[in-house]
Amino acid sequence: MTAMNRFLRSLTSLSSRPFSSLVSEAESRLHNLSLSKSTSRSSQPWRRDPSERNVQWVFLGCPGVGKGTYASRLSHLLAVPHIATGDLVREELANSGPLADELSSIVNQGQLVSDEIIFNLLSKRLENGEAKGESGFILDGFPRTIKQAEILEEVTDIDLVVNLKLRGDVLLEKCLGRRICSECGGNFNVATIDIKGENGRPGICMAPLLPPPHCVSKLITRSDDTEEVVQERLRVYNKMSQPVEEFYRSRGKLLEFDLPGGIPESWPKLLAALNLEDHDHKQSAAA
Ligand SMILES: Nc1ncnc2c1ncn2[C@@H]1O[C@H](COP(=O)(O)OP(=O)(O)O)[C@@H](O)[C@H]1O
Repeated sequence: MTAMNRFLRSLTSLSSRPFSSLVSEAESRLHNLSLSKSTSRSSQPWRRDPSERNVQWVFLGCPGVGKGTYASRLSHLLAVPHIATGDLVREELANSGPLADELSSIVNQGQLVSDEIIFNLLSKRLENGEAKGESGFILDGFPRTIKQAEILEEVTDIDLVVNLKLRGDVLLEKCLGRRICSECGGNFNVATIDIKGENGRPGICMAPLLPPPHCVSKLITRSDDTEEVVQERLRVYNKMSQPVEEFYRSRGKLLEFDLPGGIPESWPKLLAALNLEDHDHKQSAAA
């Protein structure tokens, strides 16, 4: 078990104590860790040199910006798992039971799930991945609070944080246009964005990402993608998650990327910003 997972696991398996006490446990551990100055690399032998391991990246960005789409493409390119905490929450929602009921009411009000539940889900996901030999990751939707970011910083080295940005009026439309195939799980978007430039502000065009014919009759919409809930998620993002951008900016890890348009326009530019154009060419040549 990696040190990162060991730490997350230990936060979530402390006997049968209630969830609320686990947060204070995490906080006091963080406090002790910083007091004991155990954050230096020499006292943390598990922190491997980035050149000897797979990438450990984080994707940040408002709901609807396309984090999942770009994180998933990059994870294929770099052969590391794409771990989206929103997907972990939705998998849990698909089960029945008290946890699913609790999650459903939080998610459908556009609020954040508690840090403890998220650590628990993430820790299980990392453990399963490790058993399959996974290493490295692209995290999407985590960390979303300063506390989550602090804990992540304590347990592992994040090499890079990509902050995807898109103008606010487009975000809402992109969320409302999202569709998922209930059979294959594919993600699509039926929104057509065509905003003309005005008063010196550039316009933006984004073609819809339409499903193949065999998925059309199976499309569903996420229950939290209604206008009211999306507006609340955007508000919660600005309040709780925007400070996470500053957390990484101040550590010199944040790469800001303004999406210029849809995937055909944005993908090559994102690869260029990440110095990965060669990687993409090599993979296309090998395909
Ligand atoms: N790191 C996290 N911390 C707390 N809640 C989370 C986290 N990740 C996901 N969630 C919950 O799952 C929901 C869906 O997440 P996600 O698919 O990432 O949505 P979004 O489109 O808002 O980025 C969030 O609104 C939130 O309730």
